[in-house]
Amino acid sequence: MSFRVQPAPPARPNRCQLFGPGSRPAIFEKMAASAADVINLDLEDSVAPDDKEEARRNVIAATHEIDWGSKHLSVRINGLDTPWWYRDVVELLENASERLDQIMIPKVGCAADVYAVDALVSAVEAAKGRKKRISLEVIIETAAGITHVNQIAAASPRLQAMSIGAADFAASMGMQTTGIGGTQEGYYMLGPKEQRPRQLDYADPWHWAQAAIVAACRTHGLLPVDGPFGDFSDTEGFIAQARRSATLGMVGKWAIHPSQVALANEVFTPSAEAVAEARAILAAMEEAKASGAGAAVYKGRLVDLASIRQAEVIVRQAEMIGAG
Ligand SMILES: C[C@H](C(=O)SCCNC(=O)CCNC(=O)[C@H](O)C(C)(C)COP(=O)(O)OP(=O)(O)OC[C@H]1O[C@@H](n2cnc3c(N)ncnc32)[C@H](O)[C@@H]1OP(=O)(O)O)[C@@H](O)C(=O)O
Ligand SMILES: [Mg+2]
Repeated sequence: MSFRVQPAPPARPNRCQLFGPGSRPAIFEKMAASAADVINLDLEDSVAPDDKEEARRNVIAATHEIDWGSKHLSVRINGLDTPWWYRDVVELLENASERLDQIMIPKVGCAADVYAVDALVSAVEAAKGRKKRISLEVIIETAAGITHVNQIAAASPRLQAMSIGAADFAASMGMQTTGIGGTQEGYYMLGPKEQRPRQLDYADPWHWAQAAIVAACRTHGLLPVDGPFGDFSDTEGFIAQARRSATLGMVGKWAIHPSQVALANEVFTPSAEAVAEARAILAAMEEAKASGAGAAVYKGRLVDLASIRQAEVIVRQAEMIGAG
């Protein structure tokens, strides 16, 4: 292990981030009543240019008027390449209630993007004497963002989470698809010539970027989060994508429709069986250590000191969610 100990991420549940347009206040109460751990009120791409000012007013009002319970309340501001973002930050932090927890920055390309928002947030926060320190989340959804993912992850002490934005990421990378997340029809492997007609093994075009985000997040103590799955009629597809993300080390996934909240919560809440097995492995390792061994056999397979660290991930996640 490096001398530099891996920092723990924020100890808060982040299984599902439910998105809703700031220009659609009629659904805010439904968002608050949902089982999502995080709420993302959107001022960016789900809000038309003509509705930006009204959406900002709606969101500010929602921080005063709606009971968001214990959810982590986040607002996605507009990108730094737009004329809106600085007013989003200033008006939010000058007028939103102390219920606001977080600002989400889209299309982050480098550490300086985070620095700029952090500087503006810090100035308005101090000028208004806001008591609750606003956290930041970034979306990695451009070629520059994934290229600089590590410097972005280290860019601010306010940073708590990092998501992948599949649609903009695909556009920025020039990927030939209009699908938002999940399996892409053109991304498959063929079997050997003699085994054809074609044996389709679909590969995962998001894997490498997700793994890079998880590595940067774990190195700098952030929550790695999977982004949107656009086809909200495809339950199986959402679950498959979420399970791949959980296996890679992500802690949650966006919901762009209320029907996806329960799916994300289920996938990112360790099952009772997984928690029981993790606890049994920890117990087996306690016995092994008591007898002076560093390795042991559990159900016919090797467990050693690394298995303790793996099992602790499952138990910690379950206990934080109250499922352990
Ligand atoms: C692509 C990446 C992104 O930017 S994703 C984040 C931005 N996008 C959004 O925020 C979209 C959020 N979702 C919606 O706006 C809507 O769900 C919808 C337009 C997809 C569908 O709306 P609608 O047709 O009204 O859905 P239903 O009729 O099925 O609604 C049923 C029921 O649920 C209520 N509802 C709808 N949406 C939500 C919601 N988001 N939260 C809570 N409740 C919602 C609706 O009012 C109905 O309620 P009722 O049963 O009481 O009538 C990008 O960043 C990238 O990847 O790059
Ligand atoms: Mg986007």
